[in-house]
Amino acid sequence: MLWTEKYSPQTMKDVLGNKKAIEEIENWLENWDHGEPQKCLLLVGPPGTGKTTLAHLVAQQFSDHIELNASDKRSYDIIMNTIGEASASVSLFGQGGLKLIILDEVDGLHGNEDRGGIRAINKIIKEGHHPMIMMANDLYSKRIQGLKSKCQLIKIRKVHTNSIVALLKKICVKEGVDFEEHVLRTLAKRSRGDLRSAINDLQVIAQGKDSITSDDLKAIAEKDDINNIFDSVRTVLKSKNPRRIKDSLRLEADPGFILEQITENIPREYEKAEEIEKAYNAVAEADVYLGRAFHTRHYGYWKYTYDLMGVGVALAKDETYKKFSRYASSTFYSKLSKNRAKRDLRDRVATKMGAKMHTSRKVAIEYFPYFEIMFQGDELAQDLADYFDLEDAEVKQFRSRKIKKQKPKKATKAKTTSKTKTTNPKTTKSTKNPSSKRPSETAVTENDPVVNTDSSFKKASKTNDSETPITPKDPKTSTKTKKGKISKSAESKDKSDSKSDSEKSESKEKGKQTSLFSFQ
Ligand SMILES: Nc1ncnc2c1ncn2[C@@H]1O[C@H](COP(=O)(O)OP(=O)(O)OP(=O)(O)O)[C@@H](O)[C@H]1O
Repeated sequence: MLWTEKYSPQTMKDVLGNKKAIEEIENWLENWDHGEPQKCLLLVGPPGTGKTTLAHLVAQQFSDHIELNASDKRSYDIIMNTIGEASASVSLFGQGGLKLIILDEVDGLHGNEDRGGIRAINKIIKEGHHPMIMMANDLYSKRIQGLKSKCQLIKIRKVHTNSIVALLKKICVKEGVDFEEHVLRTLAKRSRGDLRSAINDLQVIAQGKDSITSDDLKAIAEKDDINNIFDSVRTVLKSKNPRRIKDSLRLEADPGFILEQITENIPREYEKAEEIEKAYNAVAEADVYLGRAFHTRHYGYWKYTYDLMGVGVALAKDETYKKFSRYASSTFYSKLSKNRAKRDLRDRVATKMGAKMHTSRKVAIEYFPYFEIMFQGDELAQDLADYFDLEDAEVKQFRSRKIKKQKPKKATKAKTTSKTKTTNPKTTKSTKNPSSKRPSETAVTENDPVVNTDSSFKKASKTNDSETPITPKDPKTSTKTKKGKISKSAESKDKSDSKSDSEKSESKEKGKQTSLFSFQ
């Protein structure tokens, strides 16, 4: 149950603040009681200050009452019927049988929407035969300017922080919740005179707990910049007053973020499937305009976004729900931050692979599903990881299991490194780890995962191996690569490799490219 209802004042004396206003209302009631028809009461004040509460307390003094919302079109039919009914049945409205009409949110009234309804209200106001209380938030709203002169205007003011703290204390004691006074004071101050908001906040942090501390406040404080958003979301989902909803959506926050918060909380508030469907349709349309604004940079489209996600969602419900709903922050954003690590890994891996494959990161990502399959076998996975220079953590992009360490391949080593091992350790190294060079520069081995291992390729790989050492005959190359120093081992290797040179030229003659990655 909502604590605002559970702890709602039971008598006029329980109502906090606004003593003068309460006195005026009591006089009005007394006059009706004495059979003197009174002007319609118009209670105007900020949200959560007790207007509806006062109207309900007044209603207890009448034999019956009906409560309607001015922004609800059906309300006017009901008023018309009630008045018609009243003229037919005097007993309902006769002395001792007065039926009070409570009309909420009259600043949300639409002049042209239902002329019959407006006529009915005017009739009640003019004749003054029927007790009626109207409520509005905005004293300066154009919509109530005409009503102000015809009604008895009563201003309801914000409730003082001390009074709010006192009420919060009382609630904590009744709920058996231990509290630190400053926590309640902070809640009261945050509410800015809105008792409903203060009680709701207390319920959020205290319900089901033995005590509340500053830590609980921290949770609220952390959300401070989105607190206003939650208030707005609450207004959208709880109210049907277009003007109030539009006002509440005047926020600093990004409209996309507000839309996410509203979307997340629709099913937490609305209960009927049709209402949820209608609300999501409004959200979908709002999203279309959001996208349009983004793509065209014509931010005028935002006004449609705001109207659809605000008024559109609000009017999707048949009636407002009088229940406590615990709203939550959109999971979209928390998921987004949770996935950040995943996205970073994906991008890192794609960058490395793209560089090797001479593709953009985006294209590399498109190949990921194929690599996922290729990474299943340990041997190929190891080769791919070496080739693309992927660390263990990066291999996780493609497989959850670690790659089992491979036993060194004796046969391959014998074939490819026996000659070079003693003469040029650099070449040997590059044979073991091809990933340290671009495919064109690398001594390709049978282990190279991307290269097919047909016999022509094996030949090419041998040729490549022997060609890696720098020949002294080519001073340009040797100077460039070895910075002027040609090592003894390189020299001896060069001699022994004079045979390789002839093999190389032979290979060149045979064909320019012997496999996918063996460029000459
Ligand atoms: N002056 C008050 N004294 C005690 N409790 C109050 C007072 N004002 C508000 N409350 C608490 O807040 C709840 C909501 O108040 P209420 O609906 O009367 O506000 P309101 O002014 O009609 O707001 P709105 O303009 O948004 O309709 C009440 O049920 C009650 O628990």
